[in-house]
Amino acid sequence: MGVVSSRHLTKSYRNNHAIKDLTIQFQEGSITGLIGRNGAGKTTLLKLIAGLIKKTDGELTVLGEEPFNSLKVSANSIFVDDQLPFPQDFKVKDVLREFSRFYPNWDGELADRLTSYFSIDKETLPLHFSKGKRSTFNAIVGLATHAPLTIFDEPTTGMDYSVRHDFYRALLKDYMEYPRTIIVSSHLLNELEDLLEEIALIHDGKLYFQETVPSLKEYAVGLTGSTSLLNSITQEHDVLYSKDVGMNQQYIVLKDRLTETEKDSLRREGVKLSPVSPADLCVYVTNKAEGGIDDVFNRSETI
Ligand SMILES: Nc1ncnc2c1ncn2[C@@H]1O[C@H](COP(=O)(O)OP(=O)(O)OP(=O)(O)O)[C@@H](O)[C@H]1O
Repeated sequence: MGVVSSRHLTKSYRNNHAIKDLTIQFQEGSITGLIGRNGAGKTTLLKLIAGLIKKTDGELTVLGEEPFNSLKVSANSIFVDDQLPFPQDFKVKDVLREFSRFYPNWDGELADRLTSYFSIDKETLPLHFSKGKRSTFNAIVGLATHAPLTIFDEPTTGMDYSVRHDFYRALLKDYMEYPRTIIVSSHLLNELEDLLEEIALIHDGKLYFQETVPSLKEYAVGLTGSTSLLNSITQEHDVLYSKDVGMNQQYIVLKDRLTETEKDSLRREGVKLSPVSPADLCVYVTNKAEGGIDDVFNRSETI
């Protein structure tokens, strides 16, 4: 069984099922990316796992216990988002001191080195930080805690490009030194991809897929070529996405079940084959309308 294990988990807010009948596992010592469109249910799932909110139905076990109100779960996990709550009059040094008291694996040296690297003055109040600085500080706290279950919910909100890349690098280095179970939710899959071992895609409160990154990279293939030729192919294959890319030219994305012989024959007929990144794949499979935003501008179509 995983560090986190759910079966038929549901969380409802009045009539809205934020999480619906969701069965998922997160294994010990792995970094998983939790991906999904806005409102898919990522934060709700992460808060359920951290024991911050109560499930409506189904089973959820974290570190062997039901997480809601569990002392074991709160002492062995940390949930980091952009609102990590600190008392308003706490300076950076006070926050670090309190975390060192609560979390047995607290790495004070790492916290000191990272605050100094990111120019965070220990005498300042986190309350007065800019958005990006606040996220950076929260991320430092999340890393230095070394909690067996570390959860980052959109940790890079407001961070600039350079800080985001430093954070990813710090996360990877620290994870290699102190392997633990890490779950990161993010909309920036392209940036995170190299860090992750697995990706779980949540859609409408349900698990769409949970796959290793290498298998996702081979999940689909993109074909660009003449519309008539590609139309004949779409009859026999599972098409995940298609769009017009010019006069009688189309780009389609198929589940990659083509044999090498079929691929060679397509290339001979002038079709260009290209890989589909996990980030694009997630967008394609969760697109509500077939043509996406293009359909909004297609005024010949009735709504
Ligand atoms: N406290 C709440 N009360 C009522 N509805 C809520 C509450 N929290 C979340 N929801 C609803 O649950 C659904 C899932 O929200 P959630 O915040 O988990 O999505 P998300 O995947 O984290 O989205 P985003 O990527 O935009 O942060 C949404 O429809 C949201 O409106």
